[in-house]
Amino acid sequence: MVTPHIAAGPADFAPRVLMPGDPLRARRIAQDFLTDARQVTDVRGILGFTGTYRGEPMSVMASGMGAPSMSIYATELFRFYGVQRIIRVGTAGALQESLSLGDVIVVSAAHTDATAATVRVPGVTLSLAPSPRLLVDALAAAGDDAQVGPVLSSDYFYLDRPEVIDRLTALGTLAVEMEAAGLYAVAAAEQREALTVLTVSDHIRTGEAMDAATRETRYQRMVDIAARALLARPVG
Ligand SMILES: O=P(O)(O)O[C@H]1O[C@H](CO)[C@@H](O)[C@H]1O
Ligand SMILES: O=c1cc[nH]c(=O)[nH]1
Repeated sequence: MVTPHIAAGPADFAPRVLMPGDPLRARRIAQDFLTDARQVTDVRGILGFTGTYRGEPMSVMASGMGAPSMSIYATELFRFYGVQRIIRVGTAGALQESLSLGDVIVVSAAHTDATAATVRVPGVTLSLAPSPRLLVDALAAAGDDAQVGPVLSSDYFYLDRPEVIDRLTALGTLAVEMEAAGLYAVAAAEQREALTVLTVSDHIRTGEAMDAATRETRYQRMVDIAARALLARPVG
């Protein structure tokens, strides 16, 4: 089986997939977390790997950046490769003072300025939310080690909108990132399960930021929570 964007055999992906934005983070996660990981696709440099985690098949594949890229890869994995469950493991810019660099967020809802919430049902703005069971399983895996709440999935990394950020912060939005809404919309359309778990890499209020190398490597707690949530229930 080959789709326009994934060159892998029909059985090359596990039903459970961890999905960072960054292909290099995908390779590091595969090396650090999976046993006997092998690369299964590299089209456009978007790397995918399959191995086992705690004895169960598991894959890691990058989504690239932004809702359009995430939508392509999540759709192809769900529709053509038998994937049942995807957890995005990404980085985010924190909005709330209660968050510090390195903190983990479990994303219970995704506000968005993208079309993901409005394009599928004319006249209706969809609520973009994770699979309730995956959310429960991730919170159980996280214990007190994560905050849970809504984020903004934005189409823009560089867009100065202080009034928008202020209003979202006042509404309790925890952070800004770019793919959770796209993933949740595709999972709903394909009737599959999805969740997003994030690590705070920047603080929008204080200006603190991890460098690129730290963003690529500081994912241990987030991936541990996500991998355990992926395994918590049988698939299919
Ligand atoms: O670190 P990842 O998972 O790519 O996530 C965040 O980082 C990218 C922007 O630098 C966007 O993809 C955003 O969502
Ligand atoms: O500020 C940030 C940090 C990570 N990802 C984003 O989209 N924004």
